[in-house]
Amino acid sequence: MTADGNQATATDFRPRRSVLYMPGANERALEKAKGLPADALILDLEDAVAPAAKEAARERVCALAAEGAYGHREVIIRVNGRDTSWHADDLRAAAKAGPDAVLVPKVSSADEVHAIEADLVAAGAPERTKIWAMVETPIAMLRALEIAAASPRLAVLVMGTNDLANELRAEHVPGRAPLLPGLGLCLLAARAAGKAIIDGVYNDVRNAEGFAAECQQGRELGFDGKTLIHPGQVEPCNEAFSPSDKQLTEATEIVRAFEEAVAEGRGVVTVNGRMIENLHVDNARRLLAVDAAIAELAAAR
Ligand SMILES: CC(C)(COP(=O)(O)OP(=O)(O)OC[C@H]1O[C@@H](n2cnc3c(N)ncnc32)[C@H](O)[C@@H]1OP(=O)(O)O)[C@@H](O)C(=O)NCCC(=O)NCCSC(=O)C[C@H](O)C(=O)O
Ligand SMILES: [Mg+2]
Repeated sequence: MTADGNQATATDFRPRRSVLYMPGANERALEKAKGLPADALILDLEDAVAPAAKEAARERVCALAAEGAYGHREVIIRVNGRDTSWHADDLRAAAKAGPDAVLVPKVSSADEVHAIEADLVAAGAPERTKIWAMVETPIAMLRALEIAAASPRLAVLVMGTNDLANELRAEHVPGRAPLLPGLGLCLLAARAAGKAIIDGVYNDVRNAEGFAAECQQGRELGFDGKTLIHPGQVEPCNEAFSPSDKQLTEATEIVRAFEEAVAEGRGVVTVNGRMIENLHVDNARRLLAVDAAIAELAAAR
């Protein structure tokens, strides 16, 4: 149930296990991504692009988004922040290209979300182009719910754990203890507002073990997926954020047992010795819907 009393919607089942950033100035990476099994791709104009390359990158990524170069995967353009001289031109160009979403860095209030929405509308963005907000400052952690609930057009919160650690003066440590309060606040806000939420990046691209541990932590905390910076992170991340065979078998059993019980006039049942009520059935149905959406995306690739 969300803050406005709504149940989860079908868009919650869109797979966003692996969300890969690609520097908008790196033609090789932009090309390589066409063959990568990432669920979503962020064409980046912000941190990964040097000032001198910003305009060429904007032209390139908007052309790729407009021509549908990445098939059925969700395509997001990350524009430069609202406090930069590139932001307005980025947003106008992205609105014309009509990607699935525009990702805005360092969003810190509901007013900012409203301003971004007004700018998208003024620039003629199609309705399909949603807003994704990066939450990556201490003030955004404290205002996470007002940001998440600011507009129906805001679909996803994205953790910016590098900026957050930097502003907190925190260290990057295994287990991410310094970041847990912020991660928790944003998760609470996203779920209360009925929005998706994606975990931050793991910088040590050659450390497979550390990456697997952080994916597992993100999944256990409740994130829908993780943002990534390297192709080698895509498949392990998909694996980590997919429902396991064991979970799917149990979900199928729960739904079947509950439907049988309801048909017999009972409202509660046990599966494998454990009591099952409506909430467990809802969760089982959600897992099955996520699995079906993953299969559909894989078939469309
Ligand atoms: C992290 C990297 C700088 C590593 O680069 P490098 O060591 O050169 O990579 P490889 O040689 O292993 O690359 C192998 C091939 O893969 C392609 N590649 C590399 N990265 C990507 C990618 N992101 N997407 C698609 N393809 C990629 C290379 O071109 C090689 O291809 P080929 O030669 O054909 O085999 C580098 O991976 C990189 O630049 N990653 C992206 C960094 C980035 O986008 N950073 C900004 C986003 S993260 C952020 O902003 C965090 C947030 O805001 C916060 O605050 O936390
Ligand atoms: Mg950042």
